[in-house]
Amino acid sequence: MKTSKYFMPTLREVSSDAETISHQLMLRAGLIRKQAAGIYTYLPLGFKVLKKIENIVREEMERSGAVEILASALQNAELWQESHRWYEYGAEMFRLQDRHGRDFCLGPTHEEIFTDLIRNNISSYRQLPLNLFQIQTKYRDEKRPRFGVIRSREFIMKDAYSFDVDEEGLNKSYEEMYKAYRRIFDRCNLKYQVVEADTGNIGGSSSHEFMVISEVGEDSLIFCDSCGYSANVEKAQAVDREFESQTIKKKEKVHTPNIKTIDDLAQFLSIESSKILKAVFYTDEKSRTFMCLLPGDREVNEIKLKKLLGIKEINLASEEEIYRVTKCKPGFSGPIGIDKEVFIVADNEVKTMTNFVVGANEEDYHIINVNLNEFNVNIYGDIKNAEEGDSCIKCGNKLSSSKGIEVGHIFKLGTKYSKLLKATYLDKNGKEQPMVMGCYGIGITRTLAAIIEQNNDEDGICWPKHLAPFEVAVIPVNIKDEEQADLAQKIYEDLKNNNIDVLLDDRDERVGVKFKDIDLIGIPLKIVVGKKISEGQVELKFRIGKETKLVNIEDIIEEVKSFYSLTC
Ligand SMILES: O=C(C[C@@H]1CCCCN1)Cn1cnc2cc(Cl)c(F)cc2c1=O
Ligand SMILES: [Mg+2]
Repeated sequence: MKTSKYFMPTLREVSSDAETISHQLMLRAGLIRKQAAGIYTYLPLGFKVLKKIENIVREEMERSGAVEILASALQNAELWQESHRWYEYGAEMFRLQDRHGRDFCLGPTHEEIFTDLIRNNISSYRQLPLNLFQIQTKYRDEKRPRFGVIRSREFIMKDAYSFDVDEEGLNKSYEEMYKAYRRIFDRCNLKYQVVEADTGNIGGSSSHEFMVISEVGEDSLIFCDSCGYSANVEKAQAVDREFESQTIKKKEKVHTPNIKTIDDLAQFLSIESSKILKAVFYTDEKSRTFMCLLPGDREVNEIKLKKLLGIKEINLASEEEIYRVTKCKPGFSGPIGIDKEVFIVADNEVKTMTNFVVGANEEDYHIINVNLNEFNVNIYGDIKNAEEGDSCIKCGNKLSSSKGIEVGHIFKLGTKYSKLLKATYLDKNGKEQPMVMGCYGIGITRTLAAIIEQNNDEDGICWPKHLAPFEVAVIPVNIKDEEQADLAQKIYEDLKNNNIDVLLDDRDERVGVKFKDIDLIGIPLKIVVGKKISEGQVELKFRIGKETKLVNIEDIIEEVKSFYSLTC
């Protein structure tokens, strides 16, 4: 390919709404252009790398025994109504109608479609297990698309669905996918953590997320360097602290004028914030207000809270709702003297607190030296976020935390969809059984961005060799110099004849500008055709490590082949 015939509109600057380095570089290097909020066009360089990632995914999925299909992006509502999910998802689902007024959606995922396909075409245990996958565009109307293609409203996903006769079969399919995902992300040169994850409301028994470590990641993960425990903070557990029990002191109301926050109160009373009992109010889907209690230095984990209480939706209570149950404005709330039917849920750590501080439910007052006999907790449970420095639930050593970009998520779904859609098979005894399913997703476009997040420097993208859009760039220093131009063309032809993916930069530009562009788009190896040709030599410049090397013209092919045969 020659730059004079190609389309790679590079930019020096990008608008400030590109906050992450991958978003900035994908725009500057001419990989994508924004169509609308959360909707992107993939230009030639971006599209080429996308195909390379898809092929790695395809190879490893097929190696695991999965079979590729391509389902529709346009999905008829009936299937989603059958699975009761048509009304479960609101604004996030793109809905439309056909000319006859029939309801459709643009597929955000394909559980219903794949389960419907299987129930219509599989009927016997002899035809199982089966693992079907696709690489297909997905649509989710994100409230806040951001970070370029990392959180977009249209994205490419590899999604797979496995169908087994029983739990044991599912565990094997799941294990195969787990190993395939490791192979895929290893081949993408990604540094990632596999974490235990919440299954969300997709249902199912357990799931793992593949998290690319990055400070721009929207997910927080907790992990233990000693024993390898790792989990999304949504699900991560830590050892509950046991506060040392003190002799019970006499409780006393204290004047705390306008002291509303935990930190201010801890400072005002010169105590640890863990000696303060924090009250957080929520309302459930029946708009009942309930109170959460935890040590002042912990944060509520709403996913754990919902699971503990078995409710689907919760919202932080409004000031009015708090006033209704405490007869006081927020900042001075506590469990003593509130409305009796307010349900109280407390974190396990509260069990060992003694002589602690609570809000007096009276403006500008708190009560010190309160103990558990002063109020009634309806239910105790783990409702807090695990944090860096907590003790590991598995081995007791200190936990660490980092941010991650979720590039893969695999689920043990069980029989939720096969029961809802009656995807059954006849077992050995001729008895009808529901298939046992798993589902497995990889964000292909998000993986591309994550690779750039982890592979860049001040000059631009540093592609892992086998993922770069071109393997070599041939750059004549001066295209007007006939000798240089001719030799560059000849080297270009030679490389192409040796199946090397080469870009000839034949633009009539200063060589510095050409170098900058080629480094920005991250081509791993430049062959510079300049003055040295009088000595029968060209200059090889390596993108990563920036070393340069003079080689004889007749050795170029060997040099390039050996560079690419070395492991990345
Ligand atoms: O998609 C999954 C689970 C797995 C992930 C891997 C591949 C197969 N599906 C969960 N999920 C996420 N967002 C959604 C958004 C909308 Cl609008 C929807 F209608 C449904 C879903 C939905 O079900
Ligand atoms: Mg997920």
